[in-house]
Amino acid sequence: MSSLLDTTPPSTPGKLKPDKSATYLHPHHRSLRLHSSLSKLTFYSFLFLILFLFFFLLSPPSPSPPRQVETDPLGGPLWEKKVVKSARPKVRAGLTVLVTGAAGFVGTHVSVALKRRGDGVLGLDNFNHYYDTSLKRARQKVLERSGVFIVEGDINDMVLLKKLFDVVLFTHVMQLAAQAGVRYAMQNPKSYVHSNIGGFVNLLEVCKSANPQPVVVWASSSSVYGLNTKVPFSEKDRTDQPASLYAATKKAGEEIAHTYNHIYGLSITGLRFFTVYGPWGRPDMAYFFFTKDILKGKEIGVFETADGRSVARDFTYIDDIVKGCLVALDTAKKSTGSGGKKRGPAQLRVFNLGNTSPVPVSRLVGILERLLKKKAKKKVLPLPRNGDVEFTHANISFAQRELGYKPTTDLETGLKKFVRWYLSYYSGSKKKSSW
Ligand SMILES: O=C(O)[C@H]1O[C@H](OP(=O)(O)OP(=O)(O)OC[C@H]2O[C@@H](n3ccc(=O)[nH]c3=O)[C@H](O)[C@@H]2O)[C@H](O)[C@@H](O)[C@H]1O
Repeated sequence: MSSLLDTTPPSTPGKLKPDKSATYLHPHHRSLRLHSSLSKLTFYSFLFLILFLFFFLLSPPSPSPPRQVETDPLGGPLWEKKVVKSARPKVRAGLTVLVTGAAGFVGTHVSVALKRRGDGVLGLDNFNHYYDTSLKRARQKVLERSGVFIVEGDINDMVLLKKLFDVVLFTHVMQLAAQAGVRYAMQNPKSYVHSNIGGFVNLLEVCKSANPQPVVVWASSSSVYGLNTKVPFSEKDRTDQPASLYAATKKAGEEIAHTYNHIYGLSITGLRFFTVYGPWGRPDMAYFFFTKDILKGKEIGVFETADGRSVARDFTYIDDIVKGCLVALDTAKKSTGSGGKKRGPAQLRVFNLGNTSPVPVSRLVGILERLLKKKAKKKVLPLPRNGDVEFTHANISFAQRELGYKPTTDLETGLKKFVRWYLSYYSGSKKKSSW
């Protein structure tokens, strides 16, 4: 007890507490006691200092602004600065575009192309785990190098979307965020409703309330033609027989677009993409995993119809799709409403963006074999009833007339570029695989 008392610091700095018990001690004992007290004081002070240093060194540093940005999706001043910088056009009359799904295949290519010509681009992506997220992160690096910042978030997040529209006056929204893939819809149907319907509605809600309202261009799909047999598929053909839930959600998106255009005066353009392929593509698509499996010597299943024909797709090269997206943004008329109120009729368009030359999947495999210099272990399988359709074929005359859209890359040329990218990307040669 006394030792503790001995080391108690004075209540008034510079003054010692009078110690009554010390008055009756022999001077020798007093000096001994004083000596022992001083060593204890030194010992405890030293211990205190060690403990203080120990905890000081171990404790994490106070959060610096970049860490705050990581942990706060709405971000602080630094986050806002990045958002504004990324979205600012570099040329006069440049567009200010929010690209959703920016870390996706088409999103990355479109964002880079817009940024290159001087438009302002802000990316949004939720980096979901539908396929390898490291590929999405690699695309994000490409975008960062081009000056495009990606906000990590979901189109279902109303608070985040509103915040983005508070910070930036977007003139255009390129809506590419979606749950893709035809066959996966049987495994995870709700994810399609969540993103392609719920997320889309959420985004349109924010767009219609914005003042001024942005133009919206969004990715529909060739799959809306479903069981249609009239070829080539024209925008005027029936789209009420979807063969997959994916197709049904895209078709629903087209009807939802009509509603927002009709009620709120939003200018909306839907683009029906036909089996887009190319460098930095999606690993869930046949051309991509066929390449992987051929190289590994693994068997691939090639689907054929009940009457023994190979299924066919109007494979469309990514650069042609990018051109179509950009020209759709450029030719779109302004929305007529503002702050949720329609002021007049607004533009509503739907275009096929295809290559207009369907290729049987068996031929796709033949081209890959040649490019990879390796024979595929093919297994011909009947087309499963999982959402796939037998063929697609785009009639692009409407897009040609209205947009000047003209695809220029045939499947052989496009696959050559894809294979070159694939080999360099997966060999780890970052230099060659970058843009
Ligand atoms: O245009 C679209 O809107 C869609 O295009 C794409 O769907 P699809 O045209 O079905 O492409 P993809 O899966 O690569 O199959 C290609 C071909 O290989 C056949 N196929 C497929 C798998 C297999 O194991 N074997 C096979 O023969 C298969 O039967 C098919 O004939 C997008 O994924 C989709 O998100 C959507 O954007």
